Amino acid sequence: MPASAKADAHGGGGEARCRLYLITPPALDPARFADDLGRALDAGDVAALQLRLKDADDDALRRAIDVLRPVAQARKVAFLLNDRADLAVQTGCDGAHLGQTDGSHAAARKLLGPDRTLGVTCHGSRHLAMEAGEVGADYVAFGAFFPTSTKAVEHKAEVGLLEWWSEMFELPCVAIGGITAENCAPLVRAGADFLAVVGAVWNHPEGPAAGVRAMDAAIAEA
Ligand SMILES: Cc1ncc(COP(=O)(O)OP(=O)(O)O)c(N)n1
Ligand SMILES: Cc1nc(C(=O)O)sc1CCOP(=O)(O)O
Ligand SMILES: [Mg+2]
Repeated sequence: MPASAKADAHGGGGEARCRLYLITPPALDPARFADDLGRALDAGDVAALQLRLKDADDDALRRAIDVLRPVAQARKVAFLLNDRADLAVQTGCDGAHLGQTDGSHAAARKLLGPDRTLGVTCHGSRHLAMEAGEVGADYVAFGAFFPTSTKAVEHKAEVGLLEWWSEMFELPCVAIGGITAENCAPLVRAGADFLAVVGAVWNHPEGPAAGVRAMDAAIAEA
């Protein structure tokens, strides 16, 4: 998350305010998706958008970034790229999200420099999260909190991890995995700075804009 989003997450120094972190659907046609994305981002407060296209080659990723990055950045939504710090730098993304098998986090930190965001998947592990903090990650991501049909997950995370992390560390934490407007309240109350979602927005029965509104309302009411 860029510094502005991180500051916003903490209300500029007061009570922490959890925010929505949107991840793209697993496959998309950039030109068609751009309109849906714009409408979703205009529907409420979204701190960040992660482009996550696991099956796309570099050319397809570059095309998607060229089309979608301006849609997010024009709305002051941080545009993060999944898995690829190198491509994030080359294409003007605001940062990258790396997992535990996506290369060296320290090398990515160096490549991204101080101004771009580095996010790191830490599953349900205190140890991985502290390691990520030590190499200079801007946020740690814990999950999966709930069953998800978006991805086959091997790791689970418990709500208590969010409580422990947010009591011990200033570094923002993201919660991910099967999160919906209906089940997110305990995560918000436990101290998650961001809730990362795919299905809750893109598969919402009334459309993505309604999905963003529902998530924002649930976060506010938690
Ligand atoms: C915010 C956020 N948290 C976790 C992940 C998962 O990353 P990773 O473990 O590398 O798995 P893939 O997304 O690459 O399948 C994420 N993307 N975003
Ligand atoms: C990309 C991803 N990573 C996860 C993890 O646990 O690390 S869960 C997940 C999928 C999130 O999609 P949805 O909001 O539809 O469950
Ligand atoms: Mg990854």
